Amino acid sequence: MLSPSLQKSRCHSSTSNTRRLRVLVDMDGVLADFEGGFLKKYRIRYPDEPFIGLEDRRGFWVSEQYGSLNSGLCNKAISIWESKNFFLELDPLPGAVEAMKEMANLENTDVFICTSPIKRYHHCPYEKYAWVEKHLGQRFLEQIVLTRDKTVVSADLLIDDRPDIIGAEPNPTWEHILFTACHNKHLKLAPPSRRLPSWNHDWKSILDSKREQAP
Ligand SMILES: Cc1cn([C@H]2C[C@H](OP(=O)(O)O)[C@@H](CO)O2)c(=O)[nH]c1=O
Ligand SMILES: [Mg+2]
Ligand SMILES: [Mg+2]
Repeated sequence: MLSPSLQKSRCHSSTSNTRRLRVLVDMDGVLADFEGGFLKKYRIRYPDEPFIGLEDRRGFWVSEQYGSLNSGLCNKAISIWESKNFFLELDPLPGAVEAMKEMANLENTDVFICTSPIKRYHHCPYEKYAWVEKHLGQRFLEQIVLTRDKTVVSADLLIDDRPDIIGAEPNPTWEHILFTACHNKHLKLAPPSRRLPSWNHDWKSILDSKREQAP
């Protein structure tokens, strides 16, 4: 016979280890290579203009850094991701497709792709759906959340490359895990903020540690 206190701790640990987890995974900069795709198409379209190598990228907004080189480059940068097929033709980031399939197959784990469309909507929303179908399969179309405000979506974790995620909800339910990208790798995070450096790092231990926390 277990003492009541042991029974209690056993019971507690088994429920906390199997706690259902909802994970939001961002798309651009986490699953799809926005920065690499941008630079490739920008250099083809504007071969005589200056460009910023990925190692020199700073700040989340590509157009802001290009605009700081010379003001005409802001609109030239924007013209790239507003073009047809920009979002559809982005390459998956290394390990992203495998990690998503594996995460979705974990027990007690619900995975959603949480992504913001650009406001010029002519191509982007359609192409994001088409990208997911192409790389992750039709079943993943059920898991897409398109929103310009991720703070109103409830989950345990949000894996996202944007450092500042704000919106209408001042206290989002999720913990933001900063996914490392060329534009954010130099930022020092204030504890207890956490990073996922790439999909080849141990993303499962982040899920496990969250599952062990009280909801
Ligand atoms: C303009 C711009 C958009 N994006 C991405 C972020 C959003 O996608 P996501 O939420 O999937 O990361 C989308 C619309 O802003 O394009 C960048 O990553 N960098 C940029 O400079
Ligand atoms: Mg992103
Ligand atoms: Mg599952």
